[in-house]
Amino acid sequence: MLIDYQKANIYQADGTVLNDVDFQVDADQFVYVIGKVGSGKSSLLKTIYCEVDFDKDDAEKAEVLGRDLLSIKRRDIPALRREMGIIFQDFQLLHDRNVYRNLEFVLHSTGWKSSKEIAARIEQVLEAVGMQDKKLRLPHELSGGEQQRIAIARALLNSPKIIIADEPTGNLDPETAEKIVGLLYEISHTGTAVVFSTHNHGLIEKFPGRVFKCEDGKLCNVTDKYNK
Ligand SMILES: Nc1ncnc2c1ncn2[C@@H]1O[C@H](COP(=O)(O)OP(=O)(O)OP(=O)(O)O)[C@@H](O)[C@H]1O
Repeated sequence: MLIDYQKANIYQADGTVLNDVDFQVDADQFVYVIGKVGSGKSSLLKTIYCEVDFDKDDAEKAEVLGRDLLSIKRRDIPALRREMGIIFQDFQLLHDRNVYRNLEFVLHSTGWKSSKEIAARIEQVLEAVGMQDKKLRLPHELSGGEQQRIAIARALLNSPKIIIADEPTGNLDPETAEKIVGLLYEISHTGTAVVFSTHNHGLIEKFPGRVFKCEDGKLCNVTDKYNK
């Protein structure tokens, strides 16, 4: 199991956001997290990469990729994050450098040394998202959908076991959004789990997966309601 939360309470500064969270994710799964604005979707996703905390005393279990998040040391968090890919709504590419340099930057900062291996890996991930011919473009020379493809390529660089995507289609038109989700869906079939928050419930019918809903301080598995 890649993620295993049992009776975990998730906190933000103002108090508990989600109580008694049971949340399990296995390899290959495509997992939606839905819910109203402010219901706790981002908070849940951020716990996976240790940006938001649990109440450590009252959680039964909170494990991600074999690490116990209730006792993980701050110094061990970067290594955990290197095993995940994280995608944001606003893409978060570095605007002062081209696509190739954006990807190279991540590989350098995660310990890759050989420029030949770096070039080959960049080629592979750009091919996976259909953007091989955009290497020399600056982010502002790309459309929103293309920028998000590059952000997905960036997330794939270190062959993550999980991709976490917080409203990755929030800034995209519906057609582009569907293409981006289709791409994430394909990736989930290659063994990488995808955990993905969205307000667009129409996607669920098109790309069936497991569905969790944040509501009234709880996380409910509502998969049966959506996959009929
Ligand atoms: N950094 C923070 N400090 C304090 N409270 C926060 C912080 N981030 C979020 N919250 C609060 O936690 C609650 C859940 O917010 P969260 O961002 O997880 O919701 P969400 O479901 O992702 O919303 P949205 O659909 O708008 O992205 C909200 O009440 C919010 O105000």
